[in-house]
Amino acid sequence: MPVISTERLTKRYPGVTALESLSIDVGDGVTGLVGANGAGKSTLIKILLGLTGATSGGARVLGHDIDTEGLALRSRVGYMPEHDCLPGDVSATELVVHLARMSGLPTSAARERAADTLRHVGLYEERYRPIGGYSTGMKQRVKLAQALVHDPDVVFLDEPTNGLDPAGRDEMLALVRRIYTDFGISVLVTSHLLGELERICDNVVIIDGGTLLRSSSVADFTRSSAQLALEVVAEPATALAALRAAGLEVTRDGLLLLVELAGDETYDLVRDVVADHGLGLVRLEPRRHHIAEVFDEEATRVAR
Ligand SMILES: Nc1ncnc2c1ncn2[C@@H]1O[C@H](COP(=O)(O)OP(=O)(O)OP(=O)(O)O)[C@@H](O)[C@H]1O
Repeated sequence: MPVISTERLTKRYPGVTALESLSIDVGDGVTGLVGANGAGKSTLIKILLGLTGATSGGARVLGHDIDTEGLALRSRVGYMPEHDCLPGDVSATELVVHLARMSGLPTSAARERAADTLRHVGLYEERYRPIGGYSTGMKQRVKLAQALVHDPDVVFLDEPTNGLDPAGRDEMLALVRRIYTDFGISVLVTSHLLGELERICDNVVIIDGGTLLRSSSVADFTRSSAQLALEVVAEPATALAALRAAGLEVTRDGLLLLVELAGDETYDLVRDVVADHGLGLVRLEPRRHHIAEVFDEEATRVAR
């Protein structure tokens, strides 16, 4: 059973279509929901949580219908909102214990779970300080802790790396990955930065202007766009011409020549061209596209 499935989900605000007939299936693991600002990521999460209704279409989360089983669904889901929404005058412990109790945990279990979760997100030492004095990174961790405290089956994390410096981003991304690897909790995580999701996700769903551009595993995404990176001693322009004359599809990226990989025979053809023209092989290796490049190409194609 998919963790999330949507069926022709559409959401219109006055003058804006935030989602347009979006049909996706999201399985176990860490799934990245990627799109530029305004692509519809937050809207999708809010609809899945029942915080706002869809204009048409439907969706299920963990098999629960969003229209008729909202309570059951929300009891199994954790949510980390995008914007700063934390009270400044209470400590992380007070807030997370409170939210754990709101989720139905008895007081002692709520305290225990809150302490465990705050330790897990790296906030154990500072847990009794008022949140108002926390850095952005610490506040993001509080938001993450409250999403996890009731031991959900899936969490929706809306831009968890927002506002963080590069080191903070890396730490947050590692934490997000561990939610699944350590606890088996599936994750739907949004970002407009494709490169960072590529590092931690099993699957990616890419939306643009509320429509689905692509949904696939990260491995499939990058495999399907494999190229060979070639570096030679000769002038790249000379090598480019020779490779193209041999019928290969080649582009240039600085000193590198990127040859579209049609199959194993591409290796042989490149080797022969390099040898026949005395180009002097420096290196020849498979190069994987980053998702961002594929996304850019697909977005350009859609825009045309
Ligand atoms: N309550 C609302 N009323 C009117 N328009 C809205 C509302 N919420 C979102 N929108 C519009 O719907 C579109 C999608 O917004 P959404 O917040 O879902 O995008 P997003 O991908 O999460 O982007 P961001 O990362 O900037 O939040 C945008 O054009 C936005 O302006």
